[in-house]
Amino acid sequence: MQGTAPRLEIRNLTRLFGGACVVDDVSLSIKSGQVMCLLGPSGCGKSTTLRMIAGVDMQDSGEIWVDGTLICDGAFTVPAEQRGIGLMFQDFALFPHMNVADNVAFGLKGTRAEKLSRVEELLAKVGLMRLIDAYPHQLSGGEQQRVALARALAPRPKIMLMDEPFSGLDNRLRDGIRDETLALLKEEGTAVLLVTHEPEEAMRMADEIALMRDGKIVQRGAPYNIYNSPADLEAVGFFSDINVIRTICNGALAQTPFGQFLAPGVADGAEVDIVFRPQHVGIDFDRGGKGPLPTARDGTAARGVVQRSRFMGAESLVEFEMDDQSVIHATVPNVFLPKPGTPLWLTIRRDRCFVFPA
Ligand SMILES: Nc1ncnc2c1ncn2[C@@H]1O[C@H](COP(=O)(O)OP(=O)(O)OP(=O)(O)O)[C@@H](O)[C@H]1O
Repeated sequence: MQGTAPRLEIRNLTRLFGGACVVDDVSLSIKSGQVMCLLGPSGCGKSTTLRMIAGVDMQDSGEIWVDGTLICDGAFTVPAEQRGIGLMFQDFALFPHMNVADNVAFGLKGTRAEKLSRVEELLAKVGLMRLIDAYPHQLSGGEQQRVALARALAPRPKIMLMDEPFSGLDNRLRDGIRDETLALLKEEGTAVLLVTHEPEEAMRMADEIALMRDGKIVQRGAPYNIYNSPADLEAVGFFSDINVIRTICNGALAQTPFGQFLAPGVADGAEVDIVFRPQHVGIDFDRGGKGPLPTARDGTAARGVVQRSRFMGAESLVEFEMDDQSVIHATVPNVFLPKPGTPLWLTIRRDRCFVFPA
């Protein structure tokens, strides 16, 4: 069994608080060297899941396995400190009275020389050898984060649990530290379960994303698949601004100002949502009250009148009121700021539209 078993596996983990099911039958498995992101809105049960795996909370039912060995089934449990699991939490502060070397060496066993060798190896990897004698209050937020990472990795944990580890850092610093952290975790071959409520962080870090909502895993997959084949409307909306056209289905076809969409299996008279992202809206000029001819890729064009346009940096966001009074958002690369009241024609990338029963 060992060798082929996932490094970390949780089976049907369930946790109730005051009768409410906060973690509801969650199963996941992570291989060594793999980064799994548990992604979901605040309060969906991510941290509770992590705390049970860490051994600081106990599930009501379900099992936790490491390398094919059961470590907790709700009755039997291996204590937290014997699980071989490293922790890195946002508020997992360094010990203020210890210097960097002692902080990193904290969980290490062995001789003084062995400990120092491991401390130096990790500080070199996170680029902080020059601060080996410094105290936490002398370090920037990013440096403290790197020391915390080195400390968590020092005892060579098989598994690393990270709960919003970068949320205390400012944006510019965060990208660099995320990339360095990822490189180091891969190099060490650690299986990682990282909790975040930020889709960009999950997309950037994860080999696989597990999307969590109301205590349940609603979808699992590579970032590309989750983004491009979302399970439902909320899954699309979690990753970006979206446009939704609600319409009635007839003969498994949904009629919209942009032409017909297939809605297989949807009963006549039932409502469906056609969902698409603003970056998949094309804009064309008005030619005496007419737009571009329909194409297979973009379907039929529909007329909209510019309500507002805003420059966002890398792109411009244009809001349109359509002839049926609905509002459509489009993003365009660079600068495109048409005046309010300008009639334009919109198309949508049909291969980038999702059709969900309403
Ligand atoms: N010890 C506890 N007692 C009672 N309720 C709890 C306890 N711990 C968590 N909860 C509740 O369980 C739910 C899930 O909390 P959890 O911290 O796991 O969510 P989360 O997805 O990590 O959210 P966030 O991103 O805000 O930390 C919340 O409604 C929370 O109030």
